[in-house]
Amino acid sequence: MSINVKQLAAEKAVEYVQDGMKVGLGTGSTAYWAIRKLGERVSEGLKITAVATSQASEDQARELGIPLVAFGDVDSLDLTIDGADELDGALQLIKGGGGALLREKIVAMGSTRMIVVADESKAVTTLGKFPLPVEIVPFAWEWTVADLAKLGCKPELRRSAGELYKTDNGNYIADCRFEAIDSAADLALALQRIPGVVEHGLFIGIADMAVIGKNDGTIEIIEGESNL
Ligand SMILES: O=C[C@H](O)[C@H](O)[C@H](O)COP(=O)(O)O
Repeated sequence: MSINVKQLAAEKAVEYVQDGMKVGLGTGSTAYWAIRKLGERVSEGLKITAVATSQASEDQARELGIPLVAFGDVDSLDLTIDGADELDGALQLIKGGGGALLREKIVAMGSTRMIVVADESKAVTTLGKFPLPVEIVPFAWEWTVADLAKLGCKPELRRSAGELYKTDNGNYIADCRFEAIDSAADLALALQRIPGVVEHGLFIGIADMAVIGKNDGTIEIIEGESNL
């Protein structure tokens, strides 16, 4: 039987959740396992409250009986556990493969700590093989896509079942193929200067720790400077 490395990483990360914490729930097939494990711990008596980064994660949490709170009722979170599409050794991430990057960034930045959960295929030395998801407003999207192309990528509007994909916030996603991103920080600044860009999937200086599940059944933990 093959090991589920996503589950392995996600369940390890859930060990960092303690009684009384306010927790951010990530999105995607790895975060799914973390939410599932949290639900199990809640049913065994763990006392937490949570906010979710997508409708799908909110629905999953509700089904598992994880107490959800409105954003207006909490001013910050203790810990967010979320997946990534790519991560490097400096804990820089590409996120948004599932389209949830805006909500994920709001939640992660409102958390004291963020733990990234991933299988080893997501760990890279240079970010960029995975097309960078950029959330853009539908208004004048053609101009925004042209501005993105000027940054040296091949942007492609995401589609789902033939239709233009819309995020939970009603925006489009442009998947930007860079192949290699030399400076994630410079690129993030350039993206922020494009008016039609709502948010981009580069998470820099946000994650505090990565828990990476490996195919041999072991777990690698990368800690950021703030945790050393
Ligand atoms: O928008 C989606 C998120 O950023 C996900 O956390 C990311 O795409 C990783 O998803 P998965 O764990 O399914 O590979």
